[in-house]
Amino acid sequence: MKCAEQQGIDMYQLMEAAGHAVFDCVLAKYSHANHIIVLAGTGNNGGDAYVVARLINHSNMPVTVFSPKPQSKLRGDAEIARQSFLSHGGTIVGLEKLPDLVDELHPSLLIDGLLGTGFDGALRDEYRVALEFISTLSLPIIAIDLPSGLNGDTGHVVDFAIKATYTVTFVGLKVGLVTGDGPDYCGTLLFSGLGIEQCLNHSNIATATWLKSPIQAQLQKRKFNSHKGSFGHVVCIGGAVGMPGAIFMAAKSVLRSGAGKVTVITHPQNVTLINSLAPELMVFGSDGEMDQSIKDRISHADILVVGPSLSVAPWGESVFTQLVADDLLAHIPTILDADALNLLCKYYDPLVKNKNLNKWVLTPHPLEAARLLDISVLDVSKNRVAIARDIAHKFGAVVVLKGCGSIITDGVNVAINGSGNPGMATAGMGDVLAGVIAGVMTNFDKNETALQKSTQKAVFLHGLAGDITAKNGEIGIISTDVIELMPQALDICIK
Ligand SMILES: NC(=O)C1=CN([C@@H]2O[C@H](COP(=O)(O)OP(=O)(O)OC[C@H]3O[C@@H](n4cnc5c(N)ncnc54)[C@H](OP(=O)(O)O)[C@@H]3O)[C@@H](O)[C@H]2O)[C@H](O)CC1
Ligand SMILES: [K+]
Repeated sequence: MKCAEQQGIDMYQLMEAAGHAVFDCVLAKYSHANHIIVLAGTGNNGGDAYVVARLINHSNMPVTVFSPKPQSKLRGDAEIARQSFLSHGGTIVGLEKLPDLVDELHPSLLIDGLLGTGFDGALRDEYRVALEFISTLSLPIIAIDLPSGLNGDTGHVVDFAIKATYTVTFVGLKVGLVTGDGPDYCGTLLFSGLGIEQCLNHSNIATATWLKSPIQAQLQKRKFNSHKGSFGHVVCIGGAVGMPGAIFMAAKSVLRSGAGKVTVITHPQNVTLINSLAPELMVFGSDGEMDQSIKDRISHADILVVGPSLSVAPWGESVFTQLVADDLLAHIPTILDADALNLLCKYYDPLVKNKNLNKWVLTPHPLEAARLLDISVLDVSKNRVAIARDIAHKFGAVVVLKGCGSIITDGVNVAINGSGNPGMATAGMGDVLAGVIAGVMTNFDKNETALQKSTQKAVFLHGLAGDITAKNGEIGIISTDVIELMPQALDICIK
C-alpha cells in the first residue's frame, strides 16, 4: 500500500472502496439474507468489515458486528470506520458472546473481517475458539481480503482457518490464496482493484502471475509445411531395471505434447516392453555405461528429460554421474525430475556445483524440494514461493515446485498455476508433467526467451489436460488418461 500512499491516495478511501466491493458481493449473492453476522478484527481488515456492516445496516438488512476486545485497540482508519458504523446506529457485541446469541439472531450469512494481510503465525486461542465455533454453523461465509487464519503471503494454515464460500480480495494477487492450503479455504475468488490497480502496475513491486487462462499458454499454429524435424528431438533418460512405467509415461507425454521425435534411453531389460507400448518411440538400452552412440544421441537432442524411475541404485547413479561429468547436460535444455533430483542432492558438491545449470528445469514435489535444500517438508509448505525461489537461486535453474498451485520460478519471475484439480494427485502425474514440459518446449522457436515462459505454459497445459480428463469424474483419473488428452489441451491454446 506504500505506493498508494506515496501517490497521495487516501487510505480511508481505499477502506471505503474495499467495504463497497464486499457489499456488492452481499447484494449479488445474498440479497435476501436473514440476519448477517460480521466479524470485525482490530486491524484494517476489521475497518473494512465496519464499512460493510454500515452499508448493510443502511440498506435495512439486519446486521450485528462481533469484535474481539479491546475495541480501544482500533486505530486510524479502522477506528474512523467503527465510529461511522456506530453513529449510523450499528450494534457491536464481544466476540465471546457469539455462541450465546447465534440461535436468537438466526443468521444466514457471515462476513469475515477478523484478520487479513496483517495476520501472522498461529491463531491466538480466542480467535481459534471463535472460528472453530463458526465452522460448526455451516453458514455461507464471505471473507474480506483473506479467510482469517490463512497466511496471505505463503498459503499456509498453521492449525485452523475460516473456510469461505467467497473471498473478495483487493488489489494485487495474494499468493497465499492460490497455492498450498489457500484454494481449500478461499472458496470462489472475487477481485477488486479498489481503483488503484494502475498504481501497482507502475510500481516495481514484484508480483506473481496467476496462470488461469488459456491465453497465457498460447501456442503458435503450425505451418502446413512442417515435418517431424521442425518440432525437435527429445531424449528421455530413465527406467532402472524392472521400472519401465515412469520413463514410458514421460516419453509418451513428450510425444502427446507435440515433439517431432522422442528417444528413450533405459535399462536394456525395459526396451521390448516400452517399444511395444508405444512403437512411435525409439528405445535404446544402456547397461549403465554410456557408449559413444548413446552419447551422440544425447548430444544431438534438442531437449532432455532425465530422472523418471532412474532410481538411486547403481544403474541410475552411473547414468546420472556420467551425464553430468561428461557435460552432456550442460548445453541442452534439460528437465530433471524424480531420482535425478535425489542424485542432484547427492552429487551436487563433487560434480554439479560449478556447472552452468541455466538451461535446467527442476521439477521437485515438496519432499524432493526439502531434500534439495536440506530442510523439512513442513518448512517447504510454510512458504512455497520463497522455497521455490531459494532452489532456483541455489541451482541457477527454473524450478517447478509441484502441488496445489504449482510454482514456476527462475528466482526472479514467479508464476502460480491455476489449472488442474485434486484428481491429479495420483501416481505418475509428475512423470507426465516432466514429459509435457519437454514436449511443449519443442513447439517454440529455439531463440524464444524460453525456459521460464515455456515452462509456465507447459505447467498450465498439463493442468488443463487434467481438467479436461476430470470432466468425466475427478477422482480416479489416471496419469495415462491425462497423456491421451494433451492434444485437446494444446488445441485450446493454439492461436
Ligand atoms: N490492500 C488494500 O488495498 C487494502 C487493504 N485494507 C485491508 O487492510 C488489511 C490489512 O490490515 P492490517 O491492519 O495491516 O492487518 P489485519 O487487519 O489483517 O490484521 C491486524 C490484526 O491482526 C492481529 N493478529 C496478527 N497476528 C495474529 C494472530 N496470530 N492471531 C490473532 N491475531 C493476530 C493483530 O493483532 P495484534 O494484537 O498482534 O496487533 C492485529 O489486530 C487487508 O487485509 C485489507 O483487508 C485496507 O482497508 C485498505 C485497502
Ligand atoms: K478476513
